[in-house]
Amino acid sequence: MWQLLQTPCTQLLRQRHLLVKSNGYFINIVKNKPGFTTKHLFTSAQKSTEKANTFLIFSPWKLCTGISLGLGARLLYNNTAFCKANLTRTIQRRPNLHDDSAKFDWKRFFEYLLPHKWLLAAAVASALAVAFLNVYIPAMLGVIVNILASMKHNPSTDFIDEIKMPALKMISLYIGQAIFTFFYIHLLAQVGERVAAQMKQDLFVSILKQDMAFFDRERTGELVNRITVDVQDFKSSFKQTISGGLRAITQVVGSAVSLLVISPHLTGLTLICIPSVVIGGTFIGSLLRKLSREAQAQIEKTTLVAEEAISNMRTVRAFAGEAEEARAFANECETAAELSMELGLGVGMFQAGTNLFLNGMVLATMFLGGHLMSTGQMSAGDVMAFLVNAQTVQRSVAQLSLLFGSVVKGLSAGGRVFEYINKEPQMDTSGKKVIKYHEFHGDIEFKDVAFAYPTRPEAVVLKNFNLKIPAGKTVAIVGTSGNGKSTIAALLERFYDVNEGSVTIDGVDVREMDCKWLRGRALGLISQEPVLFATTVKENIRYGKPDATDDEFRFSAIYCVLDNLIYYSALDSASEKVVQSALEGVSRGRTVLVIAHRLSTIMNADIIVVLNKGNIVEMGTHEQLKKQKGFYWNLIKQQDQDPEGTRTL
Ligand SMILES: Nc1ncnc2c1ncn2[C@@H]1O[C@H](COP(=O)(O)OP(=O)(O)OP(=O)(O)O)[C@@H](O)[C@H]1O
Repeated sequence: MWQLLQTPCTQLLRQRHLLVKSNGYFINIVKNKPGFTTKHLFTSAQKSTEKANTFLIFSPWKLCTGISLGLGARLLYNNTAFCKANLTRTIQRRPNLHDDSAKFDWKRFFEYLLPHKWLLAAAVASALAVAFLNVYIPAMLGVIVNILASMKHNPSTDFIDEIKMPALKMISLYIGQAIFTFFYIHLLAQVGERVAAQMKQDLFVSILKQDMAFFDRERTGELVNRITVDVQDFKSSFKQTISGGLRAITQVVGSAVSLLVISPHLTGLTLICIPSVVIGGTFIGSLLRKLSREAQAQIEKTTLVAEEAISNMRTVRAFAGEAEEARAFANECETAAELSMELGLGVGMFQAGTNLFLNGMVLATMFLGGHLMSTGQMSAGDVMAFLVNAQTVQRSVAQLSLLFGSVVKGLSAGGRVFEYINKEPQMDTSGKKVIKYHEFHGDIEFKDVAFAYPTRPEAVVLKNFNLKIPAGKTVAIVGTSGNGKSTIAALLERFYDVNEGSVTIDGVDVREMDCKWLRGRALGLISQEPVLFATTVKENIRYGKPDATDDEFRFSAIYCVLDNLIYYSALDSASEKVVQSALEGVSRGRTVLVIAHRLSTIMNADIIVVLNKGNIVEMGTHEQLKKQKGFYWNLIKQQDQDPEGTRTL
């Protein structure tokens, strides 16, 4: 049997010396040489622990800094015992992160819109009004140009009299356009922001209620991206579709009618050109959108690398991995920059080509319009109105083709957001049982439990596991790393459901209990690595009981959340004092389950349970187990060699 439990293989290969634990008791040093693979290391380790059939390899820093459970769970999962040396970190992403397979939930979307229907209706009406005005303004401009042109031929007519009415109309059209523009942008921003804020909140609540297995599978960075980037993309696309889309369609239809009325001949010319613009634009636009998606995905990848390095800073520092992380980040950054530059090049060429084409159209229209004027078929005002209308059509069509990409992006971003908003946790949390305070004793029983983590169903952690923790007693579970101590606590907290058997408190299966009561009131958890939220110390201490009185708060600051009836602790120096206090009397009358890394803290426990590979191998008091001279005895011997107690198990 081989076990490599503490460190991912590739990281082991970077250490000069490795500490080897055989059956949890002896520590030897193996020298790492250039060119060694993990197989070489294992052979050396086996030679140095002749009789052992199980051993653990630690990188030396581990023994100094303690054990990082999070690191183990995440990285060990991706590294098998005999992986080859490979120092380049590849960023693994969920395969469906950027596929657009997540279905857009229209029903849910309309439910979000419903509370804002009047605001939305007003925004849509304003956008349409702007579009109508945009179609009407060129006609009015034509009238004014005609009056100006007529001045040359009839200088005797009163200019002010002639121009007054059209000018006033024109001014009111411009003012109307400005007012409606203000309204639709303002109202749409209100609807968009409110919908987005609600979606964000619902998404966050839905993520919070997911099973622990979900968090084992998903990466924090990707979840954060859904809450931030995807909601943002969806909101932008929604606003763009309503404002740009509606306006563009109305303008195309309205302006096309105006064009036909002004001059069917000139409209014919425009109609010949527009399809080529649309087809060319759509083709190039789709290429650019693809490039844009790739660039966006690459930027997210860059964020993931940074996020992982920063959140695992201790590991990075302990392995002197700063340079490698910087290199990995630089690689991703450079790829992102290259893609973005390519995109910039494409957009630049597209824009330049479009401008050239549109200006060519203006010249052609003026040329043909001039010809029609010379034959008396058109006036100068008509040519002017035609030009402005034609430009409105071209701009609107270009906007529609861009909008198409934005709609696709918005739908897929929205689909991903709705996928998680609608996601229901697998674990059945409908249990409502609560044990009344005066009936609560704290008898815990694990009965015939079998369990494997949902992300690693093939690796069975506990099998036929039976353990009784009597009420009011302190039970300490000891064992080397990876033997299932934390798993026992996780099952008691019902972070996961057992595959077989049951976990009961006072005879009630934890699956039937009200989860909020079980975790919030019945069980107290002091975790291996204390976590602080970005708030005051007081708020952090209050986290376990927000309604704690000031007296309780002061007391809790020393003894942790007093109201809870069962303590669990995976010990490190921060929580050691708390558990010592618990053992010395604060816990009197309460059941205490101690998951121990340091023997000094649990010697006074009523029952000590020694765990090996998920099985109970010894059980009894400190004195009894010492006499047996078995596993526990060896642990003590090991500790004797380490009087300062810095060594973890
Ligand atoms: N979230 C997880 N997903 C998959 N496997 C896990 C997870 N957490 C732990 N494991 C695996 O389950 C086994 C038991 O781990 P567990 O954390 O219970 O051991 P432990 O005795 O508490 O170790 P430590 O003292 O290091 O905390 C190990 O093989 C570990 O790799």
